[in-house]
Amino acid sequence: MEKIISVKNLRKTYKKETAVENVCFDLTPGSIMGLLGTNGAGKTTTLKMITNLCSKNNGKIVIDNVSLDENPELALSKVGAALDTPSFYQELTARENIECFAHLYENIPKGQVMELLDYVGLSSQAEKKVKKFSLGMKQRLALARAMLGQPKLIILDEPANGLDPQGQINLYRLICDMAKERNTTFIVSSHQLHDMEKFCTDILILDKGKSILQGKTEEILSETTNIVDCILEETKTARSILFECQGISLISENGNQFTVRLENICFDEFIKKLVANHLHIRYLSMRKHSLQDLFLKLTGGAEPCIH
Ligand SMILES: Nc1ncnc2c1ncn2[C@@H]1O[C@H](COP(=O)(O)OP(=O)(O)OP(=O)(O)O)[C@@H](O)[C@H]1O
Repeated sequence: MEKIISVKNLRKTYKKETAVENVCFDLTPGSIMGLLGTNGAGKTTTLKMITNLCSKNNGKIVIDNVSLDENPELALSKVGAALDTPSFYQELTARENIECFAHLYENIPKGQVMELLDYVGLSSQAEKKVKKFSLGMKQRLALARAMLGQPKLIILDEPANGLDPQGQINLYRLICDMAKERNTTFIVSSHQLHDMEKFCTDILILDKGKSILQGKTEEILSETTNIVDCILEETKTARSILFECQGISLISENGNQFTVRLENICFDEFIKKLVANHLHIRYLSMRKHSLQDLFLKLTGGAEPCIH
């Protein structure tokens, strides 16, 4: 199958600290990979190595069949990126900004700048100075800039940072549309697990520089593990029963709200156990595990999880 990017055994060390170790992944055209991990997990360092903004100590990166080591110019001509907080010439308009960057490329057709602004929903703001733009508008403009030259791979480091919930959804919808309509491949780092679960075709979770989970989102989430969200009275008793019961593992708790994973018992048996222990059930709901449940389990975090 055609690969847009192939990464093998990527490693980066800063003096004594290993920031990224043995990271490997392949992506096919039109896929969107969510790069996840706690603060300091190695996401930005990975993205910087792929865009040649930082050197690597080991590993191989091939972009659209071109080795980044052997022909960096050609390999990077296939990549668009927005890695930092978007920065633009404040006194220039959105159109002028994108035109400036377009000069860095060969053969950008004249109409492409307006077409890109239109695509990211900024055509009506094209003649507005960037200093008057909101953060959400700048994020969209950064996406338009990353799309210049129609790259096959676009890399975005926390693109939804600072956006309101509606702005975040709109941005991710735009990325999904682009992946579907233009077959563009994306690598997007983020802490927004609910959004990543909805929009990404692939997931890679890093922890202390190492990959701890990766694969197709659908496959990762289709495991049959059953998660139960419940609100129980008699919090102390409930807690000790949930802790002690075989086949049940407590994922998170917040007062009398608990989220548990049923390992070896079915839902009916779980309810029977609660009733047999005279626990008063105020709320009970079973679901498959979410990306957030998995993330917290794998990275050792804990957070209230009642939905
Ligand atoms: N220039 C640098 N010099 C030394 N150490 C660095 C440098 N850049 C990153 N690191 C270290 O490498 C590790 C990975 O950092 P990185 O920025 O890649 O993490 P991240 O997953 O992007 O984190 P965040 O979610 O906070 O953005 C961290 O321990 C960080 O302190």
